Amino acid sequence: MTENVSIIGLGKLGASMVAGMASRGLNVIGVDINRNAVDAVNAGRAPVQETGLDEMIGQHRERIRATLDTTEAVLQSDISFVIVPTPSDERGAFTLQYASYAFKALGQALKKKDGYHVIVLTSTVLPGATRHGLLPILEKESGKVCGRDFGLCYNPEFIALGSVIRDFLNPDFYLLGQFDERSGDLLESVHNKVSENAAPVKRMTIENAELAKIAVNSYVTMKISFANMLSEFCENIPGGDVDVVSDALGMDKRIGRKYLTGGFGFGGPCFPRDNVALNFMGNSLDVDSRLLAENDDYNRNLAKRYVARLQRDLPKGANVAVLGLAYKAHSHVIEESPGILLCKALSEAGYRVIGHDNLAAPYAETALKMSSLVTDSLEEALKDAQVVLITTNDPDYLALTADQVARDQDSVTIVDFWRTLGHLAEDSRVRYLPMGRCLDDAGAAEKLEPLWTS
Ligand SMILES: NC(=O)C1=CN([C@@H]2O[C@H](COP(=O)(O)OP(=O)(O)OC[C@H]3O[C@@H](n4cnc5c(N)ncnc54)[C@H](O)[C@@H]3O)[C@@H](O)[C@H]2O)C=CC1
Ligand SMILES: O=C(O)[C@H]1O[C@H](OP(=O)(O)OP(=O)(O)OC[C@H]2O[C@@H](n3ccc(=O)[nH]c3=O)[C@H](O)[C@@H]2O)[C@H](O)[C@@H](O)[C@@H]1O
Repeated sequence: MTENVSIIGLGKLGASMVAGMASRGLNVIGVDINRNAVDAVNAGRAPVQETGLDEMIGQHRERIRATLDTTEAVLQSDISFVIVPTPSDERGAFTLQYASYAFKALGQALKKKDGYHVIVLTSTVLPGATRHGLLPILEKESGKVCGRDFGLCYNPEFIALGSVIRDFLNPDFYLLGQFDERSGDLLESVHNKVSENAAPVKRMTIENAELAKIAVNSYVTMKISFANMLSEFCENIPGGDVDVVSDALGMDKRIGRKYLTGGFGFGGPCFPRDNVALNFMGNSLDVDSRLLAENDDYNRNLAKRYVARLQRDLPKGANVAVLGLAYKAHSHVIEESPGILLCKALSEAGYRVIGHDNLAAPYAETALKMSSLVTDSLEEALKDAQVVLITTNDPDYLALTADQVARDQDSVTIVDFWRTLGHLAEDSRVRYLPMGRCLDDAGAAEKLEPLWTS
């Protein structure tokens, strides 16, 4: 057991791990190449925006410090977690560029250290990367041998942005890929101290853990796509309602209700790229990974499909407001955001588009360039909108009133991808279109008739 850990990379995940571990009584040294991040942590502030992070770092300041110097961190801790970016390369795989640089510094630090030390990779990588891409760097730079002089593990986290600290301290399980028993034992002892919910530990080889991490994300996105497909089915059967159907499916213990809500597709910095990377690996190894490719293609095509369906209902050239440009509520992240794809697809289809987001507006403005207007004022977004599409469950959108959306207009169409604004349907000025529900029972019944023989 150790009391002293170091965290290499003080970004969205690493900074929350610093705070979470310190909150459970460990002494934590953070390392980053970015001086601003190091200075922020040393000043008791969060280097990135995340729920509760600022307060937690401030609260546990006496057990937290940060440095630019990896060697200092290695000498003063027994175990180092590496959480640097592993961006997608042009093929869809993950580049080890940042991780290699971090491992080089760690190798040089290990050379100067007499005692045993464990290096843990937390960043997402493809199977084989830790042992064959990064370990050789450690051994070359340190002149030492893994398993004898130092240990190595792969230990990814399953955290969602916005709830990183809670998820980190209360995981469903702890995925631990180990080079050998000794490395795994030290890492498991850290987990036992940090976990608030005594989460079970699954220990395995490094390669199985690398695959398991990315497979969890791919599998969960398949559930999401399945729910989105059910949404479309429900729009075509009399009385169809995807939430009713998902609730029923969720009762089956083999399936479960989580991540089975038909909405508007999955986005963000992780889910989409993990499918692409695993499919890239499948193609390279001649594994039939079409499921992953289809899932990715289906998800990316959702915005265009919705626009094609809406064109039947909405006047061409109409003023359209898209509410929600980040990939989910409470986030400023627009990477692979369905809302951004929707703005692009709508303006390509000839609509005049204004996008709104409280947090993501500045980033969305750059991404959308001149194709759509972007604002962080809800009032401005709604001012001339004849059609309003709601892509995220932002609390401001859930609280929208008919007076806000209709104002001086005779009629406004609300397209609600998450079916949360049913109260607006009661106002005569509002035409409410909840996606995932049938809007024309008689028409749907007629279309079903050719499906059976009597
Ligand atoms: N953010 C998330 O929700 C999750 C992220 N991950 C994975 O964790 C990894 C990191 O993700 P984020 O924290 O979101 O990235 P991020 O971009 O927010 O932060 C990375 C940090 O690493 C620092 N850094 C880069 N090279 C460094 C080096 N050589 N030495 C020290 N610091 C260095 C950067 O300056 C930055 O502060 C990625 O592989 C990601 O896929 C996995 C699960 C969840
Ligand atoms: O590997 C990662 O980095 C992380 O990726 C996701 O976390 P995150 O992308 O932050 O966000 P989620 O809250 O899981 O949402 C992802 C997307 O799925 C969509 N979603 C979610 C649930 C659902 O039922 N339907 C649905 O469309 C959301 O709208 C959003 O676009 C996973 O949830 C984490 O477990 C994982 O660690």
